[in-house]
Amino acid sequence: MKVIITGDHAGMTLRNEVKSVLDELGYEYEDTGADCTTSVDYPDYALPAAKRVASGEFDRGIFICGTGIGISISANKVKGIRCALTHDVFSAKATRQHNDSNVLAMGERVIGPGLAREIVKTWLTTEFEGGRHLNRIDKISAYENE
Ligand SMILES: O=C(CO)[C@H](O)[C@H](O)COP(=O)(O)O
Repeated sequence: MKVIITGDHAGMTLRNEVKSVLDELGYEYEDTGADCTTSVDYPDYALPAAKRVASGEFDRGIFICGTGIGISISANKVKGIRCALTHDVFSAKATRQHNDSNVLAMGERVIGPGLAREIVKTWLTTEFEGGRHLNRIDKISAYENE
């Protein structure tokens, strides 16, 4: 599985934590996020990275800003992206099982590194359940294609 990681200045420290989880688990990844604490604009990072997930170049994305909100709003503007803003392990599991989310968003100013690590591990290793959930995703896709 190939993962693209991105984020703004407010997510840089948590992004480094996520990269260490991916290293431990042996995932291939690319980090396109801001590599400094100078203020930048999260759509400039979220939109190109989301397009690379939607195109199939990457299987999943993990996007981080201060709250996770701006970066998730931006990612969800891209057709084919199901970005889940997630700050607990239950939701990380549920959004894979029910929503087949292909991007995980988190906020560095919201959660600590320990919880973020558990969320990332759970989200990356939980499978989509299909069935009734697929019908619902198909309705979202149909709307995107109208
Ligand atoms: O969380 C965010 C968007 O939802 C941004 O990371 C946050 O707004 C950046 O704030 P600042 O420019 O004050 O560092």
